[in-house]
Amino acid sequence: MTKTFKTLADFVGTHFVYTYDNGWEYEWYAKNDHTVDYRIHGGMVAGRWVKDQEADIVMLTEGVYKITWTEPTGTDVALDFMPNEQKLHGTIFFPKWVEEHPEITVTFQNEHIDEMEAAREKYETYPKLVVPEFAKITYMGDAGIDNEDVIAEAPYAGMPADIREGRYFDADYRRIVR
Ligand SMILES: C=Cc1ccc(O)cc1
Repeated sequence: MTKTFKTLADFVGTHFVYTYDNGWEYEWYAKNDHTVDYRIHGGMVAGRWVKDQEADIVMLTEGVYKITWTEPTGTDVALDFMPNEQKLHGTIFFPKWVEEHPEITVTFQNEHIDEMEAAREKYETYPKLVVPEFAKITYMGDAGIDNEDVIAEAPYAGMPADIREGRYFDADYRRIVR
């Protein structure tokens, strides 16, 4: 993708893959102006994937976007995208229980909301683990609004490479199912 991001509309509908400087690899989709989907390929909670997370999505200044949300796990997230510079800054605020039992969250969360809410009551919240990191964007795609094909299956080894190298989506941004 070679476009220059100027407006909020330029950003909404964009699909990203990026790697944080700590090595964690994430995939994230601005599904519409208040909803995000994502998949985690590397790091403390690799294997986790989420659809239809409500989020606040704003443009701070031309081409710079801030996204914030709080999850059923109690994890809070703030992302600042600078797509024209192929980078972002993300801060993840993990409750203590996610740091101690990350495996509970490594699933398709949408089918396990009750378990996330039960775990956040059962285990400790504090002290939180704060992870602030810059990331390099390794892929950007114009997926359009409300494209359910973008984040539609669990992550697998090699998926980010398949996406980057054009093997995962067809010309209409539909998933190529093998
Ligand atoms: C915890 C979710 C999450 C999603 C995307 C991202 O870049 C950081 C955290």
